[in-house]
Amino acid sequence: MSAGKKHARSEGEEQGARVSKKQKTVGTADSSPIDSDPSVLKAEKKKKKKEKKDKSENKEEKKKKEKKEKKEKKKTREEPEQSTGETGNETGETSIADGDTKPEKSKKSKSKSREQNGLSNGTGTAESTDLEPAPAVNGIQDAQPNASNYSYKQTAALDAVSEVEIQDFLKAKEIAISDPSSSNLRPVMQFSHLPTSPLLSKNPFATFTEPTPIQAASWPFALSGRDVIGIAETGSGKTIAFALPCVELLASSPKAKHSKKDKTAYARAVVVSPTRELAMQTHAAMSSLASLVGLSAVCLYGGASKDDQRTLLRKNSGADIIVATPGRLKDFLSEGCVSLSDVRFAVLDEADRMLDKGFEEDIKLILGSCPPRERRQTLMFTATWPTSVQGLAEGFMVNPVKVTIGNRTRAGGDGDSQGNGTVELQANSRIEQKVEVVDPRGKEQRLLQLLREATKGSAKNDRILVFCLYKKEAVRVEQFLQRNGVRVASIHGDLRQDQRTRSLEAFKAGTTSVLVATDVAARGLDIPEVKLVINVTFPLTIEDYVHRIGRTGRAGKLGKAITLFTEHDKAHSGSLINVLRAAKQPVPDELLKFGTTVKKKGHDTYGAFFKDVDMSKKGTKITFD
Ligand SMILES: Nc1ncnc2c1ncn2[C@@H]1O[C@H](COP(=O)(O)OP(=O)(O)OP(=O)(O)O)[C@@H](O)[C@H]1O
Repeated sequence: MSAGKKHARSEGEEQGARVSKKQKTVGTADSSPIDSDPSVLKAEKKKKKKEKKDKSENKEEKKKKEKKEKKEKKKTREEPEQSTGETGNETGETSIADGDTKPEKSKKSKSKSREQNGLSNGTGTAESTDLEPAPAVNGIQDAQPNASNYSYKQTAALDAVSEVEIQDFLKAKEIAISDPSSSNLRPVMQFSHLPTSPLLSKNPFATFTEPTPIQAASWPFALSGRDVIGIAETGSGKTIAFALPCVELLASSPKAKHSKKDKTAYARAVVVSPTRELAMQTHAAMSSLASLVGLSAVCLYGGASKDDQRTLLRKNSGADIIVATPGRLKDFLSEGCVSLSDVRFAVLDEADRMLDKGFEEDIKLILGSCPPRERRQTLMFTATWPTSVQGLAEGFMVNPVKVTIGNRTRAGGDGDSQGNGTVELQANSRIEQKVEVVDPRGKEQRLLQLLREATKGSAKNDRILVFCLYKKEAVRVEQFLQRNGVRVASIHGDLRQDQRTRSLEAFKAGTTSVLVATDVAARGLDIPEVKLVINVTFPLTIEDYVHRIGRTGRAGKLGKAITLFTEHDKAHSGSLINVLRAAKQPVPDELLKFGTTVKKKGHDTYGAFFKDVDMSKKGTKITFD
């Protein structure tokens, strides 16, 4: 949708208000000549009295309704626990839908004023989070003054594929596409199905045989300028899924002109990552693609010299692409060293993490510093998509296409298991998952035993990732392993960035085959040949569990994960059982004893019964005989 359209809609609403005011005035003016006739006057008085009565009755009714809704909302919030797989109730949905509209008004007007003022100043205005009507397929291209020359056109090779083959492919790869614009773009099953371009003429995917399902299904939409939410298992190539459309778009659109005296770095694409290491990794992937067409990418992350990063920004006269962690990016924005006012393409990698409480405000500030969502393309990718962040996500996007890979309708963490497609939690099915219920005091000895068993014979140098929950715990476990003769490195927040980088490099290079980590290493890291993940302490959320174990079994390979589960973790037993069952993994009886109840994750605003409501679905008509 174009910015113009949005304005038209807002103006329409304002106009509506003005019209009713006008009608009131006209009514009074019309009545003056009639006033002189007493019978008419009497009738008029009676009418007015009736109107007054109706009005007060309406008011009363409205009050009653509001009271009832408040009561229902309260009721739903007071019930945080649900047994495994239970769905939210209708009351929950209604109260959420109503609640959704309320805080939006002020946000919407903020967003509007940002548009009217041109681009935001980077002071972090939150974006409007309302849903809007569908834009044209190439929505962003319509709205941009410096439109991209790239336009996605389905190739003849893809046209030639029969519809049956397409449907078989979608089914076999478990691809589900939810597109509010019903544009029916076919998946690009082969790299040769992609339209030719200067970038593709460089053959950047020569080492791969075919696109992964998330790439195949999301590329046509992302290349068409659509906002995309991509949900696919860990290690399934999501980085390239957003990197290719980003580079294609920038390579074919002109840079905006700025004064030579202006030393600000104007990025044209921004990718936000939750951890420094992931930002560096994503930067490397994007950079190698971008450099093929003469584009530059800079990585901004905390714990490293700001001056060096500033120099890099200046050297590249604006860096076409910035890959960053939120904190450092915010710093540069507030200094005025970086501007996102030219951004055409914004990506939230590990999107659910970026939208959860810890990062929500940063993301509002960062996306609020970009052009409004109608004038940029916004993509969100992740392996886990809890309902609690879905509403917020869509508020940053325009009519997003949701591409989901995997059969996610069976069971999960905070979704339901009614087969209605709303469950978004799925572990990589090529990972063998084992859960051992142990005495908390015996965890370290058991870890040592497991490591010895896993590194026998030819597996001597196999890479093993050991996850702890706390930084101090990671230090303790590392020292314990060292004392017992294990070559080990560690990565956690109490280490300096250069130590973190050194540990990761040593692990990647194979100089140390065991890496003890906290959840800073849980998401996104693509370390080749991690054979085993051991969870010494269960993470804070079931999503983190899925990401942690996802460090193995990447890019089609097999992997193994062993989790030491204790009574202290019993709050997670239900959601863990669901994840195990969904991936057809054994559920030990000792784990079942902790119960199958899944504690629903509450939404900050809507409480525990928050539920994603599919706005495109028609309501069920109930008839009474
Ligand atoms: N089409 C492809 N064929 C084979 N391998 C691929 C393909 N695309 C990407 N890969 C490789 O797959 C690996 C995993 O990719 P990537 O890191 O993007 O996964 P991801 O889905 O982002 O994982 P996570 O959810 O853990 O962040 C990388 O080594 C990448 O080079």
